[in-house]
Amino acid sequence: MLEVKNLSYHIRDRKLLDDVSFRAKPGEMLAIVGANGAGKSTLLKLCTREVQSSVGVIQLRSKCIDTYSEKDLSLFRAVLPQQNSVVFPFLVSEMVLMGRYPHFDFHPSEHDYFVAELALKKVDMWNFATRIFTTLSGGEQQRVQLARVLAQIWDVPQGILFLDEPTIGLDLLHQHQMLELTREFTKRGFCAVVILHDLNLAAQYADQIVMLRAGKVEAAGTPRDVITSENIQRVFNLKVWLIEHPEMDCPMIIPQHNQLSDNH
Ligand SMILES: Nc1ncnc2c1ncn2[C@@H]1O[C@H](COP(=O)(O)OP(=O)(O)OP(=O)(O)O)[C@@H](O)[C@H]1O
Repeated sequence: MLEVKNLSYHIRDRKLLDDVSFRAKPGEMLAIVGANGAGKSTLLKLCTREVQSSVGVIQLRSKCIDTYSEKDLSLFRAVLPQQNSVVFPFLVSEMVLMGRYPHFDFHPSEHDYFVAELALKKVDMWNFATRIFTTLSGGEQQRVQLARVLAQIWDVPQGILFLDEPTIGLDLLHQHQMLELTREFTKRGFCAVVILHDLNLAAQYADQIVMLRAGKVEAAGTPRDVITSENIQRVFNLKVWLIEHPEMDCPMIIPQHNQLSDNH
Protein backbone atom coordinates (compact mmCIF):
# COMPACT_ATOMS: atom_id res chain seq x y z
CA MET A 1 0.00 0.00 0.00
CA LEU A 2 2.94 2.32 0.80
CA GLU A 3 6.31 1.54 -0.69
CA VAL A 4 9.36 3.74 -0.29
CA LYS A 5 12.35 2.79 -2.44
CA ASN A 6 15.86 4.22 -2.16
CA LEU A 7 14.60 7.61 -1.07
CA SER A 8 17.15 10.34 -0.41
CA TYR A 9 16.58 14.00 0.29
CA HIS A 10 19.00 16.92 0.42
CA ILE A 11 18.64 20.51 1.47
CA ARG A 12 21.53 22.43 0.00
CA ASP A 13 24.55 20.22 0.73
CA ARG A 14 22.93 18.56 3.75
CA LYS A 15 21.60 15.01 3.36
CA LEU A 16 18.50 14.67 5.52
CA LEU A 17 17.51 11.22 4.25
CA ASP A 18 19.85 8.67 2.75
CA ASP A 19 18.65 5.66 0.73
CA VAL A 20 15.55 4.93 2.82
CA SER A 21 13.43 1.93 1.82
CA PHE A 22 10.49 0.22 3.52
CA ARG A 23 6.96 -0.89 2.80
CA ALA A 24 3.72 -0.96 4.75
CA LYS A 25 0.84 -3.23 3.83
CA PRO A 26 -2.92 -2.80 4.30
CA GLY A 27 -3.84 -3.76 7.84
CA GLU A 28 -0.50 -2.61 9.27
CA MET A 29 0.58 0.13 11.61
CA LEU A 30 4.14 1.17 10.89
CA ALA A 31 5.91 3.32 13.48
CA ILE A 32 8.80 5.58 12.53
CA VAL A 33 11.11 6.16 15.50
CA GLY A 34 14.47 7.81 16.03
CA ALA A 35 16.22 10.54 17.95
CA ASN A 36 15.48 14.26 17.48
CA GLY A 37 16.63 15.37 14.06
CA ALA A 38 16.88 11.81 12.66
CA GLY A 39 14.64 12.69 9.71
CA LYS A 40 11.25 11.28 10.78
CA SER A 41 9.13 14.35 9.93
CA THR A 42 11.09 14.88 6.72
CA LEU A 43 10.30 11.30 5.70
CA LEU A 44 6.61 11.81 6.49
CA LYS A 45 6.54 15.08 4.52
CA LEU A 46 7.95 13.24 1.52
CA CYS A 47 5.42 10.43 1.87
CA THR A 48 2.59 12.96 2.01
CA ARG A 49 4.06 15.04 -0.86
CA GLU A 50 4.42 18.13 1.30
CA VAL A 51 7.97 18.15 -0.05
CA GLN A 52 9.36 16.29 -3.06
CA SER A 53 12.61 14.51 -3.76
CA SER A 54 14.18 13.73 -7.08
CA VAL A 55 15.97 10.66 -5.68
CA GLY A 56 13.96 7.50 -5.01
CA VAL A 57 10.38 6.38 -5.43
CA ILE A 58 7.29 6.59 -3.22
CA GLN A 59 4.33 4.48 -4.23
CA LEU A 60 0.86 4.59 -2.76
CA ARG A 61 -1.50 1.78 -3.75
CA SER A 62 1.13 0.56 -6.26
CA LYS A 63 1.28 3.91 -8.14
CA CYS A 64 3.94 6.57 -7.91
CA ILE A 65 2.75 9.36 -5.59
CA ASP A 66 3.45 11.95 -8.33
CA THR A 67 0.76 10.46 -10.57
CA TYR A 68 -2.07 11.40 -8.19
CA SER A 69 -3.90 14.71 -8.20
CA GLU A 70 -4.34 16.42 -4.82
CA LYS A 71 -8.05 15.59 -4.99
CA ASP A 72 -7.37 11.90 -5.66
CA LEU A 73 -4.93 11.73 -2.76
CA SER A 74 -7.34 13.43 -0.38
CA LEU A 75 -9.96 10.80 -1.10
CA PHE A 76 -7.93 7.97 0.40
CA ARG A 77 -5.09 9.36 2.50
CA ALA A 78 -5.26 11.68 5.47
CA VAL A 79 -2.48 13.47 7.32
CA LEU A 80 -2.23 14.61 10.92
CA PRO A 81 0.72 17.02 10.91
CA GLN A 82 2.84 17.77 13.95
CA GLN A 83 1.75 21.38 14.16
CA ASN A 84 -1.62 22.62 13.12
CA SER A 85 -2.02 26.27 13.89
CA VAL A 86 -5.69 27.22 13.70
CA VAL A 87 -6.35 30.91 14.25
CA PHE A 88 -9.96 31.37 13.13
CA PRO A 89 -12.70 30.77 15.71
CA PHE A 90 -14.11 27.61 14.10
CA LEU A 91 -16.50 25.44 16.04
CA VAL A 92 -15.25 21.95 16.86
CA SER A 93 -18.00 20.50 14.64
CA GLU A 94 -16.85 22.72 11.73
CA MET A 95 -13.25 21.59 12.19
CA VAL A 96 -14.23 17.95 11.86
CA LEU A 97 -16.50 18.66 8.91
CA MET A 98 -13.45 20.14 7.14
CA GLY A 99 -12.18 16.58 6.92
CA ARG A 100 -15.14 15.88 4.63
CA TYR A 101 -14.26 18.67 2.13
CA PRO A 102 -12.91 16.25 -0.49
CA HIS A 103 -16.32 14.54 -0.53
CA PHE A 104 -18.61 17.48 -1.30
CA ASP A 105 -18.62 20.52 -3.59
CA PHE A 106 -20.61 23.24 -1.84
CA HIS A 107 -22.80 21.77 0.88
CA PRO A 108 -22.07 18.80 3.12
CA SER A 109 -24.57 15.97 2.78
CA GLU A 110 -26.43 14.32 5.66
CA HIS A 111 -23.84 11.57 5.39
CA ASP A 112 -20.96 14.05 5.83
CA TYR A 113 -22.58 15.42 9.00
CA PHE A 114 -23.18 11.88 10.21
CA VAL A 115 -19.55 10.85 9.66
CA ALA A 116 -18.28 13.99 11.40
CA GLU A 117 -20.51 13.17 14.38
CA LEU A 118 -19.31 9.55 14.48
CA ALA A 119 -15.67 10.65 14.31
CA LEU A 120 -16.14 13.16 17.16
CA LYS A 121 -17.84 10.49 19.25
CA LYS A 122 -14.99 8.08 18.50
CA VAL A 123 -12.44 10.45 20.04
CA ASP A 124 -14.75 11.18 22.94
CA MET A 125 -15.23 14.85 21.95
CA TRP A 126 -18.88 14.96 20.90
CA ASN A 127 -19.78 16.96 24.01
CA PHE A 128 -17.44 19.69 22.75
CA ALA A 129 -19.03 19.95 19.28
CA THR A 130 -20.33 23.50 19.80
CA ARG A 131 -17.20 24.84 21.50
CA ILE A 132 -14.76 27.17 19.71
CA PHE A 133 -11.81 25.00 18.71
CA THR A 134 -9.13 27.46 19.87
CA THR A 135 -10.56 27.48 23.41
CA LEU A 136 -9.87 23.76 23.85
CA SER A 137 -6.84 22.43 25.70
CA GLY A 138 -3.89 21.12 23.65
CA GLY A 139 -4.88 17.49 24.17
CA GLU A 140 -8.54 18.19 23.34
CA GLN A 141 -7.48 19.98 20.14
CA GLN A 142 -5.33 16.99 19.20
CA ARG A 143 -8.29 14.63 19.61
CA VAL A 144 -10.47 16.88 17.43
CA GLN A 145 -7.73 16.95 14.79
CA LEU A 146 -7.65 13.16 14.83
CA ALA A 147 -11.44 13.13 14.38
CA ARG A 148 -11.04 15.44 11.36
CA VAL A 149 -8.45 13.13 9.82
CA LEU A 150 -10.55 10.01 10.48
CA ALA A 151 -13.67 11.70 9.09
CA GLN A 152 -11.78 12.39 5.86
CA ILE A 153 -11.27 8.71 5.05
CA TRP A 154 -13.87 7.16 7.35
CA ASP A 155 -15.65 5.07 4.73
CA VAL A 156 -12.74 4.42 2.37
CA PRO A 157 -12.07 0.67 2.15
CA GLN A 158 -8.25 0.89 2.36
CA GLY A 159 -7.36 4.35 3.56
CA ILE A 160 -3.87 5.49 4.48
CA LEU A 161 -3.25 7.49 7.64
CA PHE A 162 -0.08 9.50 8.26
CA LEU A 163 0.20 10.69 11.85
CA ASP A 164 3.12 12.83 13.01
CA GLU A 165 3.49 12.40 16.78
CA PRO A 166 -0.25 11.95 17.36
CA THR A 167 0.12 11.28 21.10
CA ILE A 168 1.81 14.59 21.83
CA GLY A 169 -0.05 16.51 24.54
CA LEU A 170 -2.34 13.58 25.33
CA ASP A 171 -2.74 12.13 28.82
CA LEU A 172 -1.92 8.48 29.44
CA LEU A 173 -5.43 7.18 28.77
CA HIS A 174 -5.85 9.20 25.58
CA GLN A 175 -2.40 8.23 24.24
CA HIS A 176 -3.51 4.61 24.37
CA GLN A 177 -6.99 5.41 23.07
CA MET A 178 -5.43 7.29 20.13
CA LEU A 179 -3.35 4.28 19.14
CA GLU A 180 -6.14 1.77 19.86
CA LEU A 181 -8.35 3.79 17.55
CA THR A 182 -5.66 3.87 14.88
CA ARG A 183 -5.37 0.11 15.23
CA GLU A 184 -9.14 -0.26 14.89
CA PHE A 185 -8.79 1.37 11.45
CA THR A 186 -5.83 -0.81 10.46
CA LYS A 187 -7.92 -3.86 11.34
CA ARG A 188 -10.44 -2.58 8.77
CA GLY A 189 -7.69 -2.69 6.12
CA PHE A 190 -6.16 0.77 6.59
CA CYS A 191 -2.44 1.34 6.64
CA ALA A 192 -1.17 3.76 9.29
CA VAL A 193 2.27 5.35 9.32
CA VAL A 194 2.87 6.94 12.70
CA ILE A 195 5.83 8.88 14.08
CA LEU A 196 6.25 8.01 17.74
CA HIS A 197 8.79 9.16 20.28
CA ASP A 198 7.61 6.74 22.93
CA LEU A 199 9.27 3.43 22.09
CA ASN A 200 7.02 1.60 24.55
CA LEU A 201 3.96 2.76 22.61
CA ALA A 202 5.64 1.75 19.36
CA ALA A 203 6.44 -1.69 20.81
CA GLN A 204 2.85 -2.20 21.95
CA TYR A 205 0.94 -0.96 18.93
CA ALA A 206 3.08 -1.14 15.81
CA ASP A 207 3.17 -4.13 13.50
CA GLN A 208 6.44 -2.83 12.07
CA ILE A 209 8.98 -0.27 13.21
CA VAL A 210 11.42 1.71 11.07
CA MET A 211 14.20 3.11 13.26
CA LEU A 212 16.03 6.06 11.71
CA ARG A 213 19.46 7.34 12.63
CA ALA A 214 20.89 10.43 10.95
CA GLY A 215 18.60 9.99 7.94
CA LYS A 216 19.31 6.27 7.42
CA VAL A 217 17.31 3.19 8.32
CA GLU A 218 19.23 1.73 11.23
CA ALA A 219 16.79 -1.12 11.88
CA ALA A 220 13.44 -2.24 10.50
CA GLY A 221 11.07 -5.10 11.23
CA THR A 222 8.74 -6.24 13.98
CA PRO A 223 8.95 -4.54 17.39
CA ARG A 224 10.84 -7.56 18.68
CA ASP A 225 13.40 -7.26 15.84
CA VAL A 226 13.90 -3.53 16.28
CA ILE A 227 13.43 -2.84 20.00
CA THR A 228 16.70 -4.31 21.23
CA SER A 229 18.99 -2.78 23.82
CA GLU A 230 21.81 -2.69 21.23
CA ASN A 231 19.73 -0.73 18.69
CA ILE A 232 18.47 1.67 21.34
CA GLN A 233 21.96 2.30 22.65
CA ARG A 234 23.26 2.94 19.12
CA VAL A 235 20.40 5.18 18.03
CA PHE A 236 19.54 7.03 21.25
CA ASN A 237 22.88 6.76 23.03
CA LEU A 238 21.07 5.34 26.03
CA LYS A 239 21.50 2.08 27.91
CA VAL A 240 18.19 0.40 28.66
CA TRP A 241 16.80 -2.74 30.21
CA LEU A 242 14.18 -4.67 28.31
CA ILE A 243 11.45 -6.51 30.15
CA GLU A 244 8.43 -8.41 28.87
CA HIS A 245 5.11 -6.63 28.81
CA PRO A 246 2.97 -8.46 31.40
CA GLU A 247 -0.01 -8.82 29.04
CA MET A 248 1.11 -8.18 25.48
CA ASP A 249 3.65 -10.06 23.43
CA CYS A 250 6.24 -7.26 23.21
CA PRO A 251 9.28 -5.85 25.01
CA MET A 252 9.10 -2.82 27.29
CA ILE A 253 11.97 -0.39 27.80
CA ILE A 254 13.35 0.91 31.06
CA PRO A 255 16.24 3.41 30.85
CA GLN A 256 19.21 2.55 33.04
CA HIS A 257 19.18 5.26 35.63
CA ASN A 258 22.93 5.37 36.29
CA GLN A 259 23.57 6.03 32.66
CA LEU A 260 21.05 8.88 32.56
CA SER A 261 23.05 10.77 35.18
CA ASP A 262 26.29 9.89 33.32
CA ASN A 263 24.92 11.56 30.18
CA HIS A 264 24.54 14.93 31.94
N1 LIG B 1 14.22 23.26 5.79
C1 LIG B 1 15.29 22.77 6.43
N2 LIG B 1 16.53 23.36 6.27
C2 LIG B 1 17.60 22.85 6.89
N3 LIG B 1 17.57 21.77 7.70
C3 LIG B 1 16.40 21.18 7.89
C4 LIG B 1 15.19 21.64 7.27
N4 LIG B 1 14.17 20.83 7.65
C5 LIG B 1 14.71 19.93 8.50
N5 LIG B 1 16.03 20.14 8.63
C6 LIG B 1 16.95 19.36 9.47
O1 LIG B 1 16.83 18.00 9.08
C7 LIG B 1 16.98 17.16 10.21
C8 LIG B 1 15.79 16.24 10.27
O2 LIG B 1 14.65 17.02 10.64
P1 LIG B 1 13.26 16.30 10.98
O3 LIG B 1 12.30 17.38 11.37
O4 LIG B 1 12.89 15.41 9.88
O5 LIG B 1 13.69 15.42 12.25
P2 LIG B 1 12.80 14.56 13.23
O6 LIG B 1 13.39 13.20 13.27
O7 LIG B 1 11.37 14.64 12.85
O8 LIG B 1 13.07 15.31 14.60
P3 LIG B 1 12.17 15.53 15.92
O9 LIG B 1 12.15 14.22 16.63
O10 LIG B 1 12.99 16.53 16.68
O11 LIG B 1 10.82 16.04 15.52
C9 LIG B 1 17.14 18.06 11.42
O12 LIG B 1 18.51 18.15 11.75
C10 LIG B 1 16.61 19.40 10.95
O13 LIG B 1 17.25 20.47 11.60
